[in-house]
Amino acid sequence: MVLKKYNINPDLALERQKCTFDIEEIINIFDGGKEKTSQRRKIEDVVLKSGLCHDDVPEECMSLKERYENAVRKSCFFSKLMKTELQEITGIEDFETPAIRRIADALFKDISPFLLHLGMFVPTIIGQCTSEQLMIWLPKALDLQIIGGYAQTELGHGTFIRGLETTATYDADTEEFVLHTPTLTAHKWWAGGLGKTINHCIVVAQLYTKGVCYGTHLFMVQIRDLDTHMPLPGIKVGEIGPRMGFSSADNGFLGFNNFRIPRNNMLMKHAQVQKDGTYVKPARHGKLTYQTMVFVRVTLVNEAAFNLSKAVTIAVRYSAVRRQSEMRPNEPEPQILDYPTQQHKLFIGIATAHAFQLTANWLWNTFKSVLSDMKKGDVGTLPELHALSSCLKAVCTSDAALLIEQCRYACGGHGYMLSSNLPYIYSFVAATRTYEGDYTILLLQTARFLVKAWEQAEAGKTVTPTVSYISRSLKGEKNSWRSTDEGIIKSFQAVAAGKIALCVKSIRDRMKSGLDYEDAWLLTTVQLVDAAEAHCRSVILETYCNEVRRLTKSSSDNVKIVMHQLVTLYLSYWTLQRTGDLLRYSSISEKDIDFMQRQYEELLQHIRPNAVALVDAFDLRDEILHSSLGAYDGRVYERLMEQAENNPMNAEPVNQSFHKYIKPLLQGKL
Ligand SMILES: CCCCCCCC/C=C\CCCCCCCCCCC/C=C/C(=O)SCCNC(=O)CCNC(=O)[C@H](O)C(C)(C)COP(=O)(O)OP(=O)(O)OC[C@H]1O[C@@H](n2cnc3c(N)ncnc32)[C@H](O)[C@@H]1OP(=O)(O)O
Ligand SMILES: Cc1cc2nc3c(=O)[nH]c(=O)nc-3n(C[C@H](O)[C@H](O)[C@H](O)COP(=O)(O)OP(=O)(O)OC[C@H]3O[C@@H](n4cnc5c(N)ncnc54)[C@H](O)[C@@H]3O)c2cc1C
Repeated sequence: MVLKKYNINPDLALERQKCTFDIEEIINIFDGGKEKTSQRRKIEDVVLKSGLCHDDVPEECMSLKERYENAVRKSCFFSKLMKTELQEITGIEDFETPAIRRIADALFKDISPFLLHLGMFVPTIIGQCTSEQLMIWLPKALDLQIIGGYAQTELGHGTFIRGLETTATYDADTEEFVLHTPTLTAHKWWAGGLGKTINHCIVVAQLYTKGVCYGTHLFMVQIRDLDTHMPLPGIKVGEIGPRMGFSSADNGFLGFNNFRIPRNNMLMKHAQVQKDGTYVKPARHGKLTYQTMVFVRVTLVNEAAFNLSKAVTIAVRYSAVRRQSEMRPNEPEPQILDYPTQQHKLFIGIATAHAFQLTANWLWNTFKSVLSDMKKGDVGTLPELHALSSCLKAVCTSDAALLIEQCRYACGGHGYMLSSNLPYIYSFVAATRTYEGDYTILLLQTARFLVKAWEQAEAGKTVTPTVSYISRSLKGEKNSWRSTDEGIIKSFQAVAAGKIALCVKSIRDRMKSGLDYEDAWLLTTVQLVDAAEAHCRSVILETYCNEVRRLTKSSSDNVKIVMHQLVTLYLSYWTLQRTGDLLRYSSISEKDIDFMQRQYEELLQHIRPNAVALVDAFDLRDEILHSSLGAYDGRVYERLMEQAENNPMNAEPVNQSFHKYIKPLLQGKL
């Protein structure tokens, strides 16, 4: 749809006049500098001017098939644009993924069927191939001569990778692997793009050679003919069916009937099968084939931040425009943003988007540094990265989903309209809580690391920086509550340490009473998930505070003030959410809690005049927001009426069903 131009809604215009800081300064902080902001905007200009974002009919009014076909059309032209005009017109050679990721949302209200190609297929080639394999597949994949996906999950198993049933059996006579789907539950299920779009696929299968199973390994498999796109003989493939979101992502199923691929199609950077079938196991770490999952978990923290920033932009702008009820008899109806309960619903969303974005950037740098260690042969930092990326993916996607839903509640009935875009944003983020490792499962992975760290610290060994609070706790350091940033972070670390200690005790007590380790662990898993979540909270709080301090060092005073107000709001919010834990594991008193409550409520008032400016500082263009409620001009009612009038249901005054059914019913002739 072409966005109509309206004058700015007067309420929104007034809100912008109240702003106390330079919006551009905050935009630059989040982009990583002025240069990066201007580069991103150039990319956005090119894509928006290309006409690619235009749909004749709103996406939500298309059939599933039309939506898929429309998404393929746009993905192909977008790919062409990325390879040609974007580079030529902007002169930017090194396309920063965040900028491409952001503007992709102007094209796709739902998901591109090519997402997995960029998000998992290409990263797996880069992370899992030998240099020879890289030379064969990477240029083709980057040039989109082949389009791929990542098929790991099966109908019967997603979480438990070791339980996957698809087999890849080496045949030394022909130097081939035979891929086979032995049961119904062994069918690959869910892979994005697999249903109709891709012609290649990374397949995760149990490797058998010389009669021995060596566990899951990765294989490059061509599944469709490059010319006709027909499934190759021995391949059964299709779309899995309508789902809550991801409507145009053509998630698919895949089965193999003794399908043969060359030996060289096993991705052999870490483990190899030699021509005679001899297996050479990975030299350094047993879980290096899980690396793409770690990469995606890291990027999903960024997804949580980005999608939350979209939702909260929509809800704050809407709340500045919407007037409802009365505060005092006979007074004009206030903007709903003036209600403290509305501010309580929304300002935490702004602060959380900041916290997650800065944590995502920090995690990305940690990921890059671990990769560089691994290139030098050092895998020592991988367990901490796995523990961090697991809990941050779990907690950030889960919090973001809850807060996005809260943004929808904050928009009342209109938030329920698909044209608000809030239902789409929610269904996308809700899926991120499950895929790439379910919430509970990932927190249990982190818990495993925390229990080990506890044991190491107990044995007097040094532990990694993110868990150094465990050593302090074991030395008997008692937490004394202070309502400063550092004080609150220390108290949250004390909560995490206290919970880990209880888990360790619980496991040991259960073992003393005769249970084996597995059962003792299993019976403690509710507490272990809780402890991992507490650890994660302390990591986010600390990272957010440190990063704001670092990044605003040379900022203007007004930017420092408003950024720090959000940090304090975030710390106060979580203190009030976790009073039970803090009363148990820190010295916080009832008086301290009263103080924090008052401080929180005062902060809502302080932030109120800057609320619209703060969401403007996410710099999200209307074409990216796709929202009748959240456009920059705030012309909510005009847009709602516009989209109602454009609804294909209103193209004819009387629907044919009247003549077919209602009229006969009215006349007693049905
Ligand atoms: C081109 C035009 C248009 C495009 C337009 C788009 C533009 C986009 C632009 C850019 C793209 C940017 C990307 C955006 C976002 C990407 C979205 C991608 C969408 C993704 C869709 C979904 C995909 C999937 O879901 S794939 C399937 C994922 N599956 C899982 O995650 C399964 C979860 N399960 C597990 O991970 C494991 O089974 C397990 C960890 C739970 C258990 O594993 P197991 O082998 O049993 O191990 P265990 O015994 O428990 O532990 C043994 C030791 O191993 C350690 N360990 C486990 N995992 C790891 C690891 N990953 N790394 C390191 N170490 C690990 C574990 O801690 C144990 O260690 P210990 O020392 O022995 O304790
Ligand atoms: C939109 C979407 C896109 C996807 N895209 C892809 C893709 O491109 N490629 C791909 O390979 N996969 C993909 N997936 C699959 C996804 O990775 C899995 O669904 C996910 O890992 C969860 O696994 P599962 O479905 O087997 O859930 P299950 O493991 O069956 O989980 C069900 C419940 O059981 C609990 N549970 C399971 N095991 C344990 C345990 N050990 N302890 C305690 N609780 C447990 C879980 O916490 C959960 O509550 C996608 C999924 C979705 C929803």
